[in-house]
Amino acid sequence: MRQDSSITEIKGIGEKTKKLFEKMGVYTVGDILLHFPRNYIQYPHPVPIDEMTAEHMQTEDKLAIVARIERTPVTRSGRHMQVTLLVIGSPGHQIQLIWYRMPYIRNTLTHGKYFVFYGNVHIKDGKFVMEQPVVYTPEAYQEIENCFLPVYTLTSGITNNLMIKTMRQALDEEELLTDFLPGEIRTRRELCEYNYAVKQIHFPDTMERLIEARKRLVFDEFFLFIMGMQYQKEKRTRQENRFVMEHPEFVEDLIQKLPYELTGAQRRALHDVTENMQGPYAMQRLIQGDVGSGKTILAFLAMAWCAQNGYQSAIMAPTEVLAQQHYETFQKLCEQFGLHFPVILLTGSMTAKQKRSAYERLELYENALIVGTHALIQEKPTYANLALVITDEQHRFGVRQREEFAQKGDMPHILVMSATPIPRTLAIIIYGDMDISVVDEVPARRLPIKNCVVNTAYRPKAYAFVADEVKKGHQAYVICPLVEASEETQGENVIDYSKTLMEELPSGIQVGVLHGKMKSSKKNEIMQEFAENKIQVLVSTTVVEVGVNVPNATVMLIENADRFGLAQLHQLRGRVGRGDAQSYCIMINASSAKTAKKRLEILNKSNDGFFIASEDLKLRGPGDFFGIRQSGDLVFALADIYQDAAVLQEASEEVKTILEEDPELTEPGHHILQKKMMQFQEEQLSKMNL
Ligand SMILES: Nc1ncnc2c1ncn2[C@@H]1O[C@H](COP(=O)(O)OP(=O)(O)OP(=O)(O)O)[C@@H](O)[C@H]1O
Repeated sequence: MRQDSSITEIKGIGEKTKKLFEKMGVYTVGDILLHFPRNYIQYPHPVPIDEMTAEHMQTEDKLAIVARIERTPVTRSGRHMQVTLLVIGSPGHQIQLIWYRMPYIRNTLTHGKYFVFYGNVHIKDGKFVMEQPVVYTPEAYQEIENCFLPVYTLTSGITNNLMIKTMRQALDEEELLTDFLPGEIRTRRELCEYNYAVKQIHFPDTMERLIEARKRLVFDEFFLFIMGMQYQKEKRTRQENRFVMEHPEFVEDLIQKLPYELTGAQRRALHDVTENMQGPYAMQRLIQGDVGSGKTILAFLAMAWCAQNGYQSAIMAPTEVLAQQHYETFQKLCEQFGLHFPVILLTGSMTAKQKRSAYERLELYENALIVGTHALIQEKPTYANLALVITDEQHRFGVRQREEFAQKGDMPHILVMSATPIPRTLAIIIYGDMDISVVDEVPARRLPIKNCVVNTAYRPKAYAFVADEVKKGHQAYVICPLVEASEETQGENVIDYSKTLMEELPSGIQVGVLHGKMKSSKKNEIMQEFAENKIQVLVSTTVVEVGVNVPNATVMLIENADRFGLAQLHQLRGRVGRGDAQSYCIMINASSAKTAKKRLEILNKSNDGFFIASEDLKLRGPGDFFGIRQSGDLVFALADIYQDAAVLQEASEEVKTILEEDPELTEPGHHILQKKMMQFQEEQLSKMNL
């Protein structure tokens, strides 16, 4: 077996399973090895039933309980299924074990013998119960105790067990992966060997080794990312400005016609942009601004200015919903200002006919404002006089994507917009040579969002509050972590929740549903109806997280708020508080864990993205890196720019050293590195396009 062998060479993977793996972007043995766990299960030390305390019982985590079987399990036939019951322990320390549809479990549970029961304990009808516990003999349990069992991201049809089996086989091959990192860097930065790191990240022997493995792989991700950005740097050094814009008074004139005043920060950022576009060099600028700080209008003004100068400009949004929204906003703005510039939309979900028409217009109109998704770079449109490309990255760092976009024109101006609150020192590394403008002010008239973190008992009040706001003419978002009910993952789902809300809310309130599994056209239709207030309450997954702008919405109700990352919650909350009315964010915490409460408290206290990111970091312990990731971007599988800031710095220094010596990576020792970097970039691009 080789790194590039097809996964069908692994025992047990036939054509059918291969197809399922391909859905996850796994084609080769090497790919599967780089499909890292998203978490680990660590089996706890088993506690004898008589030593169980109330504190034990109330934990969120799964427990392992040792007990002697002193009663005979009973199986009852219920209406739908057979239920097997067994009580373990003595009065004061009793737990009822329940198995559904497993009458045969009785044969295992021999009277007088000891067993370990593994599962969640909770209270049902006033009793402590453990439902569907996994049963082990004490000897069998000893083998798995203290092991880290990897938990993988899966696709329907592939179980975690299959993943583990496959991974073990692939890892059994000796030294399958070539270490691409030069030895001296490994020594200097105290990084372990590549094959070892990959083995340990899947099946860590100890926590220390897991930390060691992770550090190496995080370093790799940063290293390849920065290397990709800096490679062949001459190409990216200051380019002469081929599209010198004239008549800045045109922009000033539009600003005067806006229904609001630009904030000081918006003005400063815009000034940077206009100065660049008139200056001697092509612009390469990042505009970084918190949610709702008003970046879109800046993009529009720059694009309109291009059009006025007779040039094309294009903005690429990360989702179809957002592209559609920008398209409509830009059309409206043109109309309001009496500008007759063509606004053209191009997205992947458009029909072939619509696309053809868009292509024709792209070629024809040299003063068009173009709005789209990845389709702007994926498909083959030919632009005419493209002078400005804007990537609305939100919180994804798509270096390669950005570059491909720029290559659609002849050294156009480049503007990147991001809502990720990263400190300047990190931004300089992540965004390479770009200049940075920070929009660190929100429009003055805006009232700060009022937050609250509540438990599930508060739901009826929350619904009444939503109904009240709707009565006042406002709208609400309700976010659930899941699309539909799932056996594996607990939590609220959009489908069932919307039905509940339809029953709970007064009739006359329209409840809409939105999630990622819907077709793009359907998503757009629903968003449109919400924007027009034909839908008052939108029950959605996090697809609305990025950039959606419906200023009339004043309530953001987040179910299972404990399940989301703080950065993600901050983004979600940013969907409200975008108009003049008072807005509210209600976070429902379904977890009793102390850490969940503490994390949500941070959001409760502050509406400032920077503060939230730094506080979240403080709460994390050394081994706490697989929980909910802060930056949540798509480029890095493991790395987190906040938590791993020190490694990011180290990787950046090493890239600098290598490229100073061998800018083209042509030295023999750097061949594999160069190949690996290209591969990383390809993967990065394909992830963006998913
Ligand atoms: N100076 C301003 N005064 C009042 N309202 C403004 C101002 N600038 C922008 N807005 C309005 O604020 C809302 C949010 O702006 P915008 O959509 O540009 O935010 P954003 O920075 O892109 O945020 P996000 O990262 O959440 O997408 C819009 O409805 C916009 O019209």
